[in-house]
Amino acid sequence: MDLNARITQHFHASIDTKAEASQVLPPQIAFASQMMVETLLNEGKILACGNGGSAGDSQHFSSEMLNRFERERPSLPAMALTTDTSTLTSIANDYSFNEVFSKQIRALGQPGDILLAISTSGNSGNVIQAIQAAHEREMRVVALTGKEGGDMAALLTPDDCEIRVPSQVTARIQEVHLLVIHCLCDLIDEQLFGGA
Ligand SMILES: O=C(CO)[C@@H](O)[C@H](O)[C@H](O)[C@H](O)COP(=O)(O)O
Ligand SMILES: [Zn+2]
Repeated sequence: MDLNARITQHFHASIDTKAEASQVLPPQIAFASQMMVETLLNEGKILACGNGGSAGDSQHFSSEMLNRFERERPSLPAMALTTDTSTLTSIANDYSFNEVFSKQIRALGQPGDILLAISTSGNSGNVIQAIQAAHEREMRVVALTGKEGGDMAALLTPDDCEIRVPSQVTARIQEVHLLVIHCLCDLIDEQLFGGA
């Protein structure tokens, strides 16, 4: 096996997926950033969730909001629902893993807040229940998905925003999700603080 060739293949596949995504995703990413800016200007917050690599993406996003992205600016309110192991294990143990995010949203979500729901398949049960809980709390949803959007896509309303990466490969979708998150951080900073 030629390891270098295999690595080059991964790089090229990632570049191709990003190039394809750059043709179709900018309007949705811009819209999602405007939704988030509106929420932040109205004293709302952004809750984020996902599984595995997407749990990491949720935390990546919330840390860039709470701390900073590329410029000096005030902290912005966001929270990953993937980090409190006592809460996650007790909900999973006493109820079900499908409820680990939704129960937190029912406690923390306020009307006008945003849920950033991340799933490459769109079919993770706990992210689906998170969207249902967010709607009950009158929150809007920004969904980062891939493949065919899964059951998540069908749950979204016209007030929500789906950013669906045009790929069937989980790793490639995740790589674009991270780029989308960085675009969102940059666009939020630009719209709120301008001039960089
Ligand atoms: O990072 C990876 C694969 O690249 C995995 O940890 C992956 O995130 C997990 O299998 C997730 O459970 C997949 O969930 P989803 O993206 O389908 O919602
Ligand atoms: Zn991964």
